[in-house]
Amino acid sequence: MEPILSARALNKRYGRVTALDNCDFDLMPGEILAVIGDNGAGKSSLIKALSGAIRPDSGDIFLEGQKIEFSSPIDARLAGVETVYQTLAMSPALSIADNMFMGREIRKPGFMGKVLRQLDRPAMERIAREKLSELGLMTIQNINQAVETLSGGQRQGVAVARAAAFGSKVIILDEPTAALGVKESRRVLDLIQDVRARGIPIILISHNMPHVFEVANRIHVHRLGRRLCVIDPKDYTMSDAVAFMTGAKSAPGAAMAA
Ligand SMILES: Nc1ncnc2c1ncn2[C@@H]1O[C@H](COP(=O)(O)OP(=O)(O)OP(=O)(O)O)[C@@H](O)[C@H]1O
Repeated sequence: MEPILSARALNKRYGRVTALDNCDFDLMPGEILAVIGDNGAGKSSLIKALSGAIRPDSGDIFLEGQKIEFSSPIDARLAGVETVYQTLAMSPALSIADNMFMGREIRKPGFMGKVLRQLDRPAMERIAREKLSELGLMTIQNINQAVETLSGGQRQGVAVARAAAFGSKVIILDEPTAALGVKESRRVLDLIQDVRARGIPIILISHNMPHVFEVANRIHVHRLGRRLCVIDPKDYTMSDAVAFMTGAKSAPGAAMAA
């Protein structure tokens, strides 16, 4: 099986800091791949490079086997790589429907839409409602509710639904449960599994080992700017993973990084 998204020998430096050091990456079709690593290991830099938010100094990225160079996150999004950041790119004062369609608004047909640029609100609301129901998120009563009035879990839900709704090939979730309570985390983890079940592979960056071990099919362990190893959570314990990540234990099949 070919990876759906992969990277070879990515390098990224910030002055004297090496954020990515010959980093490789592979996401396989239909999997949840967790990316774990200590603070400052370079996880965000990797995700930013894969999602068009930064340009690596060197190295190659491939989507479905084709070499790609994203010049912006919008570019990546158009190609089917959706990223839901820790700090959600949502407009709190806008409604759920407006947020779901941000940057992809549906215009009214004909003159009203094409020339006067009027939005087709009923269509956007109908589609937003459908997408949220499909993902079991319709505990949200009112699609016109402002996002700022939603709970943290519901906001994550809307962001994931937005990503899942637009034919994404890959969804990247950066610490989706970091700010959430137990119940809300549960819903988001269920949602992640639902999205995977629909065939969309997910990259999950998380410091939460129980969450990682619960949902991930494979775990990419990142250390000192590169992929140290990839492990199957069925074969290792959480303490093994943390030991690999911090360098306390040498990684399977890899020389221990200095
Ligand atoms: N814009 C920047 N300017 C300068 N240094 C940066 C910048 N972005 C990242 N770095 C540095 O690059 C290294 C990798 O950072 P990165 O944010 O990718 O790590 P991380 O694994 O995501 O960390 P965390 O888990 O703490 O979010 C760090 O040493 C960081 O200080």
